[in-house]
Amino acid sequence: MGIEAWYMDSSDEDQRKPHKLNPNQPLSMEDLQKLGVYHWKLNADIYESDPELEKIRKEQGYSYMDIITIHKDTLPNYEDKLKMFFEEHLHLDDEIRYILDGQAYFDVRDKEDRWIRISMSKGDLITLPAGIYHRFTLDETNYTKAMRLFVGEPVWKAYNRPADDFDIRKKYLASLQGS
Ligand SMILES: CSCCC(=O)/C(O)=C/O
Ligand SMILES: [Fe+2]
Repeated sequence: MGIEAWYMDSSDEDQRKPHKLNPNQPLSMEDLQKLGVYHWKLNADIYESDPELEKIRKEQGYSYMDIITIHKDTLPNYEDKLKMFFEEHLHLDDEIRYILDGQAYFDVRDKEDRWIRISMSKGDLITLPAGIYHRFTLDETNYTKAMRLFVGEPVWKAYNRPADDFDIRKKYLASLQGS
């Protein structure tokens, strides 16, 4: 099963709303893969002992993991962090997130610089490639619990747009050629 993704409208209204176009313009898993975005659906009820998750971690080299609970009562500096997550940015490494509970949105830019909204809920594991411009927001339920995975020691540094001079950005754009 895939995840739901769609092109966003350009309204400045509450970031937590779906922001679908009318009529909706959905994207397929293949469309997302062409941007380097990959998805797995797992059973989050058994994440502590899930052989499928173990297999992915082993194959992809996701040696690091921690869990973040994004809710006003659990996350220190909740408002500031949410603001930061919603600033358009890139990372020098892949961003790998597994939703264990609740739901949230990841927004990514397509090749024409249009925003795509990806709806994530319990059991969705997503990888965003290094160098892709993206952002994150909670939805109107205001809660999610996510596993953060990383190859080796984690580097959380986000570079806000514009960050076009980074080699990783150029490499990412080159990877889109012909896809
Ligand atoms: C679901 S983890 C919080 C979001 C985050 O770490 C990030 O980098 C968003 O782009
Ligand atoms: Fe990010």
